[in-house]
Amino acid sequence: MYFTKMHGLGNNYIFINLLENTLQEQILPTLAKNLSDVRFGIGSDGMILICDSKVADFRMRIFNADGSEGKNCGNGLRCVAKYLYDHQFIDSTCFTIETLGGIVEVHISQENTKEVEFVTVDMGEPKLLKGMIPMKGDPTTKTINEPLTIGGNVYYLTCVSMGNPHAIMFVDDVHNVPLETIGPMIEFSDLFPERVNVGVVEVKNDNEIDYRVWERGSGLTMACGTGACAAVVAATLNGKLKQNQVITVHLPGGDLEIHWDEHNHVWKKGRAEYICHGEIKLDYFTKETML
Ligand SMILES: N[C@@H](CCC[C@H](N)C(=O)O)C(=O)O
Repeated sequence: MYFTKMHGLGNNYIFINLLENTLQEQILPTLAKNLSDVRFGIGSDGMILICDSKVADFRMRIFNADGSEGKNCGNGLRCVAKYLYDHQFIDSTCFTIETLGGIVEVHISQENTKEVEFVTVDMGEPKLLKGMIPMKGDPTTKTINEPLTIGGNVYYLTCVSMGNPHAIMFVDDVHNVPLETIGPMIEFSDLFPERVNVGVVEVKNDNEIDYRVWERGSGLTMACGTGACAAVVAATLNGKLKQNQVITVHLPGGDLEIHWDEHNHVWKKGRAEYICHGEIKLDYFTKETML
């Protein structure tokens, strides 16, 4: 079984092309966990499968480093789009990809080179109701800067789903937040029955924010595409940014351009890069325990 390792701003995944191959469903969580292990595996933030779709041009499935399946992956989508176009699985520069969080449209741009340089994704509409995140409480209400007690501390959270759930809070300095401690506390809080991705945002000016993330199922990562979209939506809902502006989101792994447009769609533009290609010995990577 061949794999390609790619990253979007340091958010790195092992991609497996299932357009020409199959894998048994029951091995997928273990495979994702083992591939992601830095010491016994390849090392990654998770595994992404590129599949056929009945309702879109292609389908993407994302598994986090702990083997849990996510519903969407903004950085992964750009990588999948680049892979499909570069490997000539499609020759149109605009096509659709189905995810568990919905169908998105991707646009390829080659501004300076023959290879795909940037990918812009229409990530669709943000979902704000508690019932859609999902989180505990009245399912018909939104969570906008709501004080919530988690682990004995109060956090002011704004919750946004971009296909997957994000809890966002605003801070004075994103680099001075112990995300490795508060991230898992909020991720596993019983307020979020399906767990949650946790982000901190510092608004720099009308067009720029800093954003760091603790990802559900993968921990601290260098970037999160859906999270960057959620961060811009959350900042706009809190009156810290204006809608229909292109916002540069600075993440530890690089920058994304996010635009929440007047039609309520969130657009995301950024790079995707290859790291390496290789071959996986399935027997080794599907062992229940690698120790
Ligand atoms: N890094 C991703 C999101 C991956 C899934 C997430 N951890 C979840 O379980 O919701 C991105 O770029 O969006």
